[in-house]
Amino acid sequence: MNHALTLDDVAGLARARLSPPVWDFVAGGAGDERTLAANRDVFDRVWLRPRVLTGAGRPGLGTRVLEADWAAPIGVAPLAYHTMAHPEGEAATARAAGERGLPLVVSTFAGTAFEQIAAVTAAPLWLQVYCFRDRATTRAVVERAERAGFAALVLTADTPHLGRRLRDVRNGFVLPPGVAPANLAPGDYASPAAHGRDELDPDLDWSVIGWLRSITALPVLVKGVLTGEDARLAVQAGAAGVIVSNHGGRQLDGVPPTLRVLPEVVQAVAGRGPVLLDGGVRRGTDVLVALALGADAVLLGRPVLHGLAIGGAAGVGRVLDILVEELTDAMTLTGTGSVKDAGPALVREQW
Ligand SMILES: Cc1cc2nc3c(=O)[nH]c(=O)nc-3n(C[C@H](O)[C@H](O)[C@H](O)COP(=O)(O)O)c2cc1C
Ligand SMILES: CCCCCCC(=O)C(=O)O
Repeated sequence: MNHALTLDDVAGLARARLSPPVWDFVAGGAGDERTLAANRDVFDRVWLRPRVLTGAGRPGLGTRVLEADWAAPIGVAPLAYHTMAHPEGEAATARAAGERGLPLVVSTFAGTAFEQIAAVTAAPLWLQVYCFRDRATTRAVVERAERAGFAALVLTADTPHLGRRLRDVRNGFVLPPGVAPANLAPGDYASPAAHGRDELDPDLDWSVIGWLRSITALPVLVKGVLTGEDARLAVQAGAAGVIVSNHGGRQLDGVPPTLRVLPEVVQAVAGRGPVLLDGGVRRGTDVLVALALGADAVLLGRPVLHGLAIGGAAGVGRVLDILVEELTDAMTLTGTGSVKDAGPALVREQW
């Protein structure tokens, strides 16, 4: 595993470990996967403008998000069913993230009980919320996470139902035996697409933020924001922050790559809460570019499941270490002393 030097190396090793339908479920996107590809391509169109002789020395990667310390501006994105990639599931991920002082956003569809996850990490845990037609189910999940010590909620707003993921349709994808949501009542979860269609609430509007705030004391962030207009509405509705995300290209194919829309969201939020970004982050330089364009931090998706597949907690640790080392390298070599020092002058679109 230690010969994996990049997150792409880890992905290559993971592919050999996962069954083809599970690999496709993790790797795939919606439709023609244009948005999925664009999330990556956009990072390759940006160049860094390094400053020399700045005296910045070894950079400080630490940052604060919602009054909590993060060892680096990197967290784990919500990903359903870590148990698909490794039997220890989210507990292994939480251990690896916690040992590195990095936060984890736990999916409503986690394969591991919230209490078990909370028992193995002191780093911040946030709950990703899918709002069901049956609000009592959503409320029970939120209350359980709050009791377990979670620090924030992340409402996923881009999923009135699951996107058309053609790989899964072609594979007739169903969850592997033994994989099920550990924090929801027993039920038929075998087909994520069918469950999403039948159970997720397609009629949500901005009042859901107020409703969530009425049932919990936790701050609520909105994930899946891709326009300045919606960022403004999120803050007006009481959101504590937003996550610029197209769900890793898994919802509507043809929406823009997240890095492209980050500046308009940052401008709209105007410092009224943290702005995080996910989608296609695979290099330390990607993290630095996102910070330069105004993100407070990034979330990492698929590579975490790749790490789990190749070595459980040690594999996730390897993934996080690679990204942190690469970010350290990028900050050192651009003369960026701290996360707050990364600004727009650091980047330029393709010359
Ligand atoms: C297998 C898989 C499961 C996911 N499950 C969830 C989920 O339960 N809730 C959610 O809000 N987003 C989910 N996402 C989307 C991620 O949170 C994130 O937006 C995306 O993976 C980031 O892109 P990246 O994978 O390119 O880093 C999932 C993504 C993948 C690949
Ligand atoms: C009804 C939802 C099942 C799990 C969906 C996980 C997810 O968000 C994804 O992108 O896949």
